[in-house]
Amino acid sequence: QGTRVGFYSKSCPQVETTVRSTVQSHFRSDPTIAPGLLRMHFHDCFVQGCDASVLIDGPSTEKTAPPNQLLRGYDVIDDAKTQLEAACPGVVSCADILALAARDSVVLANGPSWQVPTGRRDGLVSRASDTTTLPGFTDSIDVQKQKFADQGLNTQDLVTLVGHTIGTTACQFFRYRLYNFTTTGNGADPTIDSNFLPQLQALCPPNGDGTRRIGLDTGSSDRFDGSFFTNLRNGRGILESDQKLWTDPSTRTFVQQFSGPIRGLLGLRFNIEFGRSMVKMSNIGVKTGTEGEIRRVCSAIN
Ligand code: HEM
Ligand SMILES: [Ca+2]
Ligand SMILES: [Ca+2]
Repeated sequence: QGTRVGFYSKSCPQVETTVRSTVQSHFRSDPTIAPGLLRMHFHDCFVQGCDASVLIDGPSTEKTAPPNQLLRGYDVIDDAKTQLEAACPGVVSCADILALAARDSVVLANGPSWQVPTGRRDGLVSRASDTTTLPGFTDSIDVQKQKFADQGLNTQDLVTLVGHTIGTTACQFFRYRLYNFTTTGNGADPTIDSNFLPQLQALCPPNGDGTRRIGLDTGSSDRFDGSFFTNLRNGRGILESDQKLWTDPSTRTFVQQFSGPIRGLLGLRFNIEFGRSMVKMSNIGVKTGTEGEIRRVCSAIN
């Protein structure tokens, strides 16, 4: 029962190097696949466990649900799977490829590395209606904490994982904070730093393109570091759900610890905690042994 580091050491020893080199080569032509793959792994794990259910094609599968519509990196997983099927047919699960690819993505963005236990099997169900377990960007801290607790993750895991510090968001997910958040004053969310607000308004004009993308970690969205927490302290969170991590006392203590004055020391701690929380997340609801299957193609149940 459970996953373990080196699950494929006899049955497919090249699995980690194959996944790593595949992620690397895609990253060289498009660095945005790093945040893409990290987010995809999170969206997989929170729905039916880490079982590659998010990869299934079809009319009302998870990937068709609104929270999953902007996911990217499917081609990277398919590419790695094709190579692994040639080398070790029927052995490596798509769920494990995704978990390894998420780790390799963080490393490519200058983040920490950690050992990924493997041995997940691929799930047999993928329903759009199951994606309600995913947190939403307007969720209160209580709801965010509850959705993480439902997956066995605590408040520290929440703050640590949301602090992933890489990637971008489309204007459509936060523009309402800039113009019509409150009915009084200038209509903007009062938790946004007043010097920052005009910059955001310039990037996302009221009737501009809602698909335009801006960094979630202002000034450092392509680099894994602790700057997201400093941004939150300064009222520079982009998503409403992110900024609330600073507003709410129960999550603020963790933000404070990760952005404290002893930079080097606490930076190191964030890197370690991030790997720990990722391993916890990667083990949510895993299917092992004879459960599920090893898919032949990651986008379809056998
Ligand atoms: C309360 C919890 C969370 C909420 C509400 C949330 C919401 C969002 C939203 C709305 C976006 C923008 C999507 C887009 O425009 O394409 C986003 C991006 C992202 N999220 Fe989350 N997220 C949460 C937690 C997490 C966690 C735990 C992880 C992984 C550890 C994660 C990883 C990412 C990444 C890497 C991106 C950037 C994607 C890209 O650049 O393509 N998120 N998130
Ligand atoms: Ca899943
Ligand atoms: Ca960053």
